[in-house]
Amino acid sequence: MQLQLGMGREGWSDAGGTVTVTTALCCLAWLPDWRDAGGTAAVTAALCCLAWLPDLIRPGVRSKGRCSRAASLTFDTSAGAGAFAFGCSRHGEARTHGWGRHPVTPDTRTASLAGQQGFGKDMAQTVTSGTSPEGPRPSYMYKVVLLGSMSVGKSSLACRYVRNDFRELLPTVGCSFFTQTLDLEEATVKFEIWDTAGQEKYHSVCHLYYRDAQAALIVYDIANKQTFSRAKLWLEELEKRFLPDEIVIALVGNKTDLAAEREVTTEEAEEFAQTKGLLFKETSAKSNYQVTDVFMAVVQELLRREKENAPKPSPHGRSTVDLSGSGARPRCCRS
Ligand SMILES: Nc1nc2c(ncn2[C@@H]2O[C@H](COP(=O)(O)OP(=O)(O)OP(=O)(O)O)[C@@H](O)[C@H]2O)c(=O)[nH]1
Repeated sequence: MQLQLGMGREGWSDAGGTVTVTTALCCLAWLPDWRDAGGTAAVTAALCCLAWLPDLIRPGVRSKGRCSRAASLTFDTSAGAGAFAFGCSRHGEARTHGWGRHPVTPDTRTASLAGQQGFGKDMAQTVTSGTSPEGPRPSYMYKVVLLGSMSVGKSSLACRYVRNDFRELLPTVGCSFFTQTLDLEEATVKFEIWDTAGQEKYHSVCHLYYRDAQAALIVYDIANKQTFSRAKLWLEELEKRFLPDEIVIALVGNKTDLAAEREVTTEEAEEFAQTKGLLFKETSAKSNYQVTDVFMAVVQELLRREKENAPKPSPHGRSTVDLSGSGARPRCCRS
């Protein structure tokens, strides 16, 4: 028996911070499913409940911005294990409060309950690849979301990138959350990686996870043509939700180690990526092929855009401020 609970919540706070109205979406799902948990088949019964809750929050919030939060909890009674994930993004800052996915073992329950207090600390890792002799470097934080069909290897890519690990994982429930800090020559970059669930039943809540993202990896399985078609649909969805150039998108063909079963050629995927202006890489989370390269390509593109959008110093040595507002890039607020 597996109990699944997912919750997403979002809202707007006003500039003064005196009145904040939040709408909340609660989704309780106890979904029918067959699952092999720890070697024994488990039946999952299901109940789905959706409710919008009006909510007034913290008068102390004093900046203008959008809040969004998402949590998911799963407990597998047959395996005596559970997992807890909580992602919080406020005023553009996402924080780790939990970790949403563990192999189903008797130890998992302890790990996921402990995670409610101290999670995130062990997930954050720092990669040092150089220092700048010119003093402090700028720091950037980017939200990166992983999208794609179920079982294409999204979580495996995140796990390989953040922990350099590859192991059998349970299907993601709602969303998992990783962080990775890159200490680069030109900047310090913190990635907040939101790994979404690929199962169709979670599609309707996916926008809660990818909103306000600065980058997206759309992942497909090179040995499964259907997942490539689904990747194209993901792109269409992002194109509807984000303004052009608002988000860096990479198309990622995973499982290159399954070359003998390949159904999507490199050429057709590359051509598609080119016509759509996407970054493109083929990877294998299993054999650790080009996984870091994907994230590096994304960060390089983000930093390139950062430079491009930086205010230019005037010829008289003073920086200019665009008061017309034409330079401002409106944030997308379609939901
Ligand atoms: N051969 C091979 N298998 C992989 C690779 N990456 C992931 N897998 C396997 O593919 C299956 C699904 O991997 P996940 O990482 O859970 O896929 P996901 O896209 O996160 O799946 P959902 O959570 O359902 O959305 C697992 O059995 C993985 O071991 C890879 O590069 N090569």
